Amino acid sequence: MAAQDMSNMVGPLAKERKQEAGDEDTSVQTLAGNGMLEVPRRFIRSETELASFTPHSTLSLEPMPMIDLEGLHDYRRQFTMAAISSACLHWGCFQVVNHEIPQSILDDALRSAREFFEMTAKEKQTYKMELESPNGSGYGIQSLESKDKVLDWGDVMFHKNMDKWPAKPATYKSAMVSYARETRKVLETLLDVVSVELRLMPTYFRDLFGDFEQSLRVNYYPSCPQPELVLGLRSHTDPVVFTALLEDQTRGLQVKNGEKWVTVDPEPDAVVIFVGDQLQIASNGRCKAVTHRAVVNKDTDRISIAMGLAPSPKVVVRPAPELLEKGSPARYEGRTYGEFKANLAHGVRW
Ligand SMILES: O=C(O)CCC(=O)C(=O)O
Ligand SMILES: [Fe+2]
Repeated sequence: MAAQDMSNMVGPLAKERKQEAGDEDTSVQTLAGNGMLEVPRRFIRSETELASFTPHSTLSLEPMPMIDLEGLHDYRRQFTMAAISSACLHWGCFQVVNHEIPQSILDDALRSAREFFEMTAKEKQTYKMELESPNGSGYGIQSLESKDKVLDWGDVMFHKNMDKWPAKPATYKSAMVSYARETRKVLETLLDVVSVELRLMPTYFRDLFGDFEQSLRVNYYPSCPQPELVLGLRSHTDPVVFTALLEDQTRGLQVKNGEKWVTVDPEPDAVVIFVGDQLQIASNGRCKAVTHRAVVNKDTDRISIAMGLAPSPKVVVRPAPELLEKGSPARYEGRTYGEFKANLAHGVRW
């Protein structure tokens, strides 16, 4: 499936979709809470997609790389740097542990997210997305703007540019801001590692992308009576440079490795890292933006929090000239991040 801009699920189409989804205040959480036995047709994926569903019992034998970042500070430095760059080149994703983010910050972010989604539907609707302003922050159904007209089985609280904070739960804003600050440090470190490993100046990518913008997507996937027919979040790549994803202990994230979908096993103290489209462009395709999706299950809900690190919208992102050679010409045109996002809204990625 073509890449979708996951931060752009609200807009003109959304109004129409929302009417189809039910009354004005519907969320998937509310729908799921009504105790239905069969999911409404508008959530059911196409035959082709259903065929690609991997039951959890047939996991790929090859797990996604797990990288111990403590290795950057001791005799394992070269090895750890090579492992990070190899994961970016071959998988486009990996998990990190010993990332120096205090466990309390991760726990607080997940707890605040859960407390937010546990509030009444009416309270949450106070923060609902403005359907008239595309790309807007706020609370809503994941996929109202989806072009294929199939809805995802999930709700989202989206903070574009770290804005639109709910007043309740009281801890929510400070927990999310701390999570975003800490994950940003990790992603900047990783970016410097990738620069060095590609034989660029150590701060090459950081300098290229300019003042980063951060966004936060707090995802909530209710349990589902027919998980084999729906997706919590459709298959996509993230449009940003890097994403840091924190998940609770419920399986649901799947990443594409070659032609195989691999289910990621959540680790209590790990953070998942995704290479996004901008790093793929700037590295001239050496780093791979990973295609990923979320599946849901019958018994438990699931929460994840994605922090996206993006270039500022006016920055032109193009393949690093140092990576171009006779045999490897530029594979992508230079575009501002703003233009990239605008194209993506029309289904054009490169
Ligand atoms: O919930 C997940 O596992 C994936 C979330 C994600 O891909 C996103 O928010 O962009
Ligand atoms: Fe994503």
